[in-house]
Amino acid sequence: MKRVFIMILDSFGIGGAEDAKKYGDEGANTLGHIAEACALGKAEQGRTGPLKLPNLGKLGLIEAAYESTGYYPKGMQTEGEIIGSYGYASEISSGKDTPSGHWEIAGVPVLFDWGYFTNTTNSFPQDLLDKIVSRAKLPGYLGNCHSSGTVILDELGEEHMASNKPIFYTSADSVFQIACHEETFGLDRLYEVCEIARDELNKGNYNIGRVIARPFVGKKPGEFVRTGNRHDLAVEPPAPTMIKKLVDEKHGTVVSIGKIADIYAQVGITKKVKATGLEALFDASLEEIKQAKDNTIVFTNFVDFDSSYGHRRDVSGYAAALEYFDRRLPEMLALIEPGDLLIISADHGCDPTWAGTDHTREHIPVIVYGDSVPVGSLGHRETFADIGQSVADYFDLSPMDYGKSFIKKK
Ligand SMILES: O=P(O)(O)O[C@H]1O[C@H](CO)[C@@H](O)[C@H]1O
Ligand SMILES: [Mn+2]
Ligand SMILES: [Mn+2]
Repeated sequence: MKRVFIMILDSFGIGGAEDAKKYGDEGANTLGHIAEACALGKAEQGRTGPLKLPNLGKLGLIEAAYESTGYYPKGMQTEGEIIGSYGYASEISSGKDTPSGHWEIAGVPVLFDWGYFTNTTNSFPQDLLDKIVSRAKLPGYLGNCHSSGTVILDELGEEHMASNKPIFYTSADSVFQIACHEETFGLDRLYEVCEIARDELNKGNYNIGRVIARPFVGKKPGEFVRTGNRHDLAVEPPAPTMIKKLVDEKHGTVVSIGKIADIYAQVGITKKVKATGLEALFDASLEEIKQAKDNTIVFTNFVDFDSSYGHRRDVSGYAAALEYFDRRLPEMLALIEPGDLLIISADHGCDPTWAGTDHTREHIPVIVYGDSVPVGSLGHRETFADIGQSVADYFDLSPMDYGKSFIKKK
């Protein structure tokens, strides 16, 4: 039986990217800085003490972090014998965003430049705004700026509810984000506006990676919360990913859990499981692993690390979430059968101690568990695409154009 389980801890970088300076991220290290804050007693909300990740440690995470940066995350050490294969990977895609990271992991790096809305205020071209307003029959719009998605709700949520004008905002990523109240504006209406924005961005050749629907609920500032009905409208990957190849070449099954299907623009996905929050995403992953048959990939994106903690610069929250994932990891390891491959990785960094609220350019951990890989170091992987190439190799698919396989063929 051939089964691969890929668990992406969204934004869980381990520092050390060679090109970090180019992105203003020299020294950024998501794991390293969380561990440091924990060790210094500065991440004590809802948890306490040094960062404890014994199970990820046994798979080799802490050694991977050492190899990535040349130092151990403060207060962390590997306990007992290592049972996994571990390494760290550099990104060759030009962006440090979610689609770039995920597509590169699937063997398709993004070597072209995305379009960005770089102006922090009046961010969107007037012509584009006019077209969206007119086609969607909107009373206008709010925002039109760079912002953190939670801060902007406190600033403009009330005015939005009173006026029915959607909140348009962006970030350092290639995104057009639309926040609307789920009840007063309506979820279907929000999705409809997003479809129109997607279409206008495509027609105008803006080269924008994603339009993101950001529904929220609540009555007033301080009480507004975003819901699990977020929906990303991504463009399609520029070449067949390893998930698409598994479906096309082997009639395989690719199960998306969480945001995965959206990130790959639904291409190469045969089943979608929706789950909101770390616990539900973990539960759904276990359930799908239990049911997985031959030629199956179960692919989960744990978005909360990024959206609830990384972008929010919430160090304690990020640490507690990592510790939660680690505590539950043995349940997943117990489901791994001979021949299976479990891959735990990330798509970029989002150092919660870093300036601003954007992603950080970092190495990602490449943690692999299963008998098709030798226990020990996989070393420096020059591209995230080594993961995609390895998965293609494992399933005997046609090779990807990028990446080197780390699979040990019997
Ligand atoms: O601040 P929020 O809305 O979470 O947005 C973040 O999430 C977006 C998509 O990952 C990023 O572009 C960043 O802007
Ligand atoms: Mn991401
Ligand atoms: Mn993000």
